Amino acid sequence: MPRNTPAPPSLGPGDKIGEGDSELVLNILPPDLAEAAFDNMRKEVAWNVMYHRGGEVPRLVAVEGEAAADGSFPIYRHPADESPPLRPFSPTVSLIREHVQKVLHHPVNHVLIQHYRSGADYISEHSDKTIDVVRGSKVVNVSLGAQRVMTLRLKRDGLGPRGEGGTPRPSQKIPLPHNSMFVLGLETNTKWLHAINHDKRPFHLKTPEEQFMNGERISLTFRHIGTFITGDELCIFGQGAKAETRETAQPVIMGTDEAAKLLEAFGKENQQSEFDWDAVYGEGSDVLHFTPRELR
Ligand SMILES: O=C(O)CCC(=O)C(=O)O
Ligand SMILES: [Fe+2]
Repeated sequence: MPRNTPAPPSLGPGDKIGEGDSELVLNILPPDLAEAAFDNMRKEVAWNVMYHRGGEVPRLVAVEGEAAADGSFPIYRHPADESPPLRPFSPTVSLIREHVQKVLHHPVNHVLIQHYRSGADYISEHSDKTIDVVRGSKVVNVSLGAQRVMTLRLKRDGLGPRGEGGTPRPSQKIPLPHNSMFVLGLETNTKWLHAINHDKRPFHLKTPEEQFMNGERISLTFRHIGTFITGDELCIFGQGAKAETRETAQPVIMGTDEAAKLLEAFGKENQQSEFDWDAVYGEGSDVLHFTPRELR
């Protein structure tokens, strides 16, 4: 970075974040729930390691969601070799979900839960993949435990031709305190990348908020998902699939050219600030798993 690049602003509640459709909400949970949630979730949630490009992602993950009466369940597709199995909402996560829905004014039926075990755990810069996210809804990240920083950075092509010449891209830092909820609007997701960078500072140099819970953080990324898999996991339907309804659901596809096509679409969503959802995702995809073979 050139020496005269100003430090990115640190933003919080009431500030214009990203495209202005994003915000930070403090004290999302009542104090008793916020107090107990971290330890309860450590016990109640079925934590997994997840693999991406053959390596472990640097955090523990779990996926929970709401199954319909007929057994079908929401599916959130993103590039990973294999996602953990979806389980029903565990007790504490259910309670958190209720509070989130009250503030958001729309339902959320799916959550990716992540445990950042220390400052060394992180999530690299990305845009959320929205083929399965109900259009016009918001994605939220509830934070529990140690405070970490959400970094937003404008996509490279967002500056136009100026962006090519090494002009620093606008970036914003949003510290995410315990018991806060970061609301990511889909406009912001289209134009900006977001990350939780690792924090390699020695523990004793961190603030009390950053040292909270021994530096461990749990985040819950709730989404309103519009794509579903049938209970037998054989067929797929809904917003991001080729078939719209349960009755017309089509068999899921594993691997093949279709998988390569969806991965290419995900790449575009990471890169293009004028990402055209209808053109890229409009016809739907029935791909379920990406195997390591396809990713290499
Ligand atoms: O841990 C967080 O708050 C961010 C997680 C995230 O960006 C994601 O799961 O897509
Ligand atoms: Fe994300």
